Amino acid sequence: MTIIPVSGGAFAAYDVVVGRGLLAQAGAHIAPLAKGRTVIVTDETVAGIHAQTLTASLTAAGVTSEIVAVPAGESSKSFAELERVLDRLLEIGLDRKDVVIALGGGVVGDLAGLAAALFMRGIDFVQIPTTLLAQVDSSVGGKTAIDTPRGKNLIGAFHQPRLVLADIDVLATLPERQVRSGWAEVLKHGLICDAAFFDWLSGEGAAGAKGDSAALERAVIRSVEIKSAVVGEDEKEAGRRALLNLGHTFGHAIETEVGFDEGALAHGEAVALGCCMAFRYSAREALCTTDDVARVEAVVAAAGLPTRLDQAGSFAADRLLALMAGDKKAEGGALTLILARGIGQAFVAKGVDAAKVRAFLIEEGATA
Ligand SMILES: NC(=O)c1ccc[n+]([C@@H]2O[C@H](COP(=O)([O-])OP(=O)(O)OC[C@H]3O[C@@H](n4cnc5c(N)ncnc54)[C@H](O)[C@@H]3O)[C@@H](O)[C@H]2O)c1
Ligand SMILES: O=C(O)C(=O)C[C@@H](O)[C@H](O)[C@H](O)COP(=O)(O)O
Ligand SMILES: [Zn+2]
Repeated sequence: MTIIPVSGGAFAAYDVVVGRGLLAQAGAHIAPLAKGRTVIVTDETVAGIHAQTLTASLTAAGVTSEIVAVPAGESSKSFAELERVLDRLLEIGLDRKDVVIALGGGVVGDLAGLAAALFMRGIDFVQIPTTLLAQVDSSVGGKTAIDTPRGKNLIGAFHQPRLVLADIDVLATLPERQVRSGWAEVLKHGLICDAAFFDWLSGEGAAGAKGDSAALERAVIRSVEIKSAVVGEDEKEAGRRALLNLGHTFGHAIETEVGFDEGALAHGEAVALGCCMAFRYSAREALCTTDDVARVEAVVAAAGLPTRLDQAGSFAADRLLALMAGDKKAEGGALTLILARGIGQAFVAKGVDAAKVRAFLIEEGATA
């Protein structure tokens, strides 16, 4: 078992526990936090596979629980599902001493986290991430949100969990496509600030993208170390945290344009493509080399992830540009991109020229 603390001056410190068999021991970890009841927010798929292990473990530890399940998939990050979850919490009669447990992927974590942030102006919540993406990224750092047709995560709150339990064993039931999707955020962490980690991910560690459990565990631990250090320094993205958005300015625009239906572009797929685009844009601006770009594309493609815009669909440059201008990092309508001077050397670029980005999008295959 590895424990990675997440701490910063601005919020109560908490632990990310990474290990095996943790779901069956969750009750013992959660009991000290749960003075009253717990509500497990999950999705219908995860409920059928993993909820019973969790409820049995909570019961054994003397913690009562109820389950609220939402449909699986990105479309549950909506006002409608948020309202439904909050209404169920009210109906169950939760109070401020009670705890919400998010059992699932990033969709459940973002939705349940936002519900916990809003319920009676904020109650505690625990993250039990069951996808690779949620273990390496979304369960850590306190970003919670829903989507709207106008863009990803535009309605949300910063609300840190009290505890994160990342059980590597639950990844055994994850569909291969979802393993690959989570792998994109792992690659992103290497690309941002750890070239040695990226080297490992491109060699021995690449087995993780195919589900190798030992490689996955190492990838989860290193990713959480990287993310927790950034979040500890800059909880609310006043500066350095924006680096974690590498690939997301392009990626979120593409994801929104494709739509949030189950089976459409997965978040990690959009991020993988967005990282390749950010590196290509960086090379276009002579910030990094074309060798860097070729390496990033090769590693992303080897993981079975998209590298080119046409793999995600057909897009109009102006539509993507408008969505990018609505990104949360934009300032006064001016674009902010995360660019790179090389692998492991990402930086925040503010006031990026929209005309250049438009020309780049057309080069990438978007229509004028
Ligand atoms: N808050 C953050 O910091 C942050 C970071 C990254 C991504 N995100 C968000 O996370 C979301 C994507 O999360 P995701 O990729 O986990 O998708 P997801 O939550 O939709 O899960 C993917 C699919 O896997 C299924 N699943 C989950 N765990 C399973 C398991 N152990 N076995 C079998 N099936 C399982 C789910 O039912 C779902 O169908 C996006 O909305 C993205 O914006 C948030
Ligand atoms: O934690 C962060 O900060 C991130 O940017 C991590 C991203 O992988 C994640 O997708 C996040 O939800 C994006 O945040 P947003 O502020 O761009 O919506
Ligand atoms: Zn992401």
